[in-house]
Amino acid sequence: MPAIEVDDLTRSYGALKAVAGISFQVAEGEVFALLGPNGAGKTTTVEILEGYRHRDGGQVRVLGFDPATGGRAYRERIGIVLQSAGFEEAFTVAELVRLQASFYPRRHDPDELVTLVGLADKRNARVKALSGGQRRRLDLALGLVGAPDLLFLDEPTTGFDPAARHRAWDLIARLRHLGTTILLTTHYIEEAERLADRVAVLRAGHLVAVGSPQELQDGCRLPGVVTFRLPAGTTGADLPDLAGTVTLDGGTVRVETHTAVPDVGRLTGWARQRAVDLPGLTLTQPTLEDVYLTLTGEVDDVH
Ligand SMILES: Nc1ncnc2c1ncn2[C@@H]1O[C@H](COP(=O)(O)OP(=O)(O)OP(=O)(O)O)[C@@H](O)[C@H]1O
Repeated sequence: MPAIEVDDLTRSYGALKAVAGISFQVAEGEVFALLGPNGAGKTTTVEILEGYRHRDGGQVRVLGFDPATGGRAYRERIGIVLQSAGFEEAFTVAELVRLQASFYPRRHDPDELVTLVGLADKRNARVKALSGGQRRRLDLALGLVGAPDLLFLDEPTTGFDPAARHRAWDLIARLRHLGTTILLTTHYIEEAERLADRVAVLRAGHLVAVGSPQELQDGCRLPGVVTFRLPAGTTGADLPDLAGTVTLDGGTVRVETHTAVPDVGRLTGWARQRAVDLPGLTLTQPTLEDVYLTLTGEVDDVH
């Protein structure tokens, strides 16, 4: 049974179709990232799955429950890490995690969890004295303390410094190895690329792509880009015929091509024949970020 099954989900606010009929499944143990620009419908979708927002239409099953009616039995099985949980500022870190643990029949050891998220030295600090990044780590501990089968992670590393972000990524990777299913929303494409087995891209309430990061990159129709400097003693007119589009900027040649390997082969063959080098030769394939920006219509041409 998939951990999450969404079939033709819709939700409107007045005339605005915030979620316009989306379908996807998340397997047990999978890390699934929901990406999309501001206002694409991510929060609406996630809150419907969490049971905090009603839907207008479609079927939703999460861990076998309908989140709209699953009640406490459902909530005990999920963990939620919000962007800014409004928790009690006067508690210490350890007190708050222990308090949260007391709401769950199954739980991780609160003290171990505080250490796991890297807050051991802040165990006895009051929540109000934490930095933004430390608060986010506390949010993560609070989301995990009920030993959830499914964890909702909403922008888990927003506001983290680079080292803290890498620690959080390691932690999320460890949770994945322990078999926790994770639904992640993020604005960091690199985060999705590193952590997610599959990525879904939402645009104006529609799913425009679902697949592994590699599948999305392979399936995109964006060109690769070959660049090098013109070898001494040659001009653009000397270059061999290529399938890609060639532009010259000063002495730098740029080839946008959907058939990078044959074009690079022709270029290196040509250079060998003339006994010249292709200085600074690079081949850049579209990144997941390029694919994302194209899918969401945020750029016309990313190269
Ligand atoms: N309670 C609400 N009432 C009216 N409109 C809403 C409400 N909540 C969301 N919307 C609208 O629905 C659309 C989707 O919003 P949603 O919060 O789901 O997007 P999002 O993808 O999570 O965006 P962000 O990345 O900015 O968090 C937006 O146009 C938003 O303005």
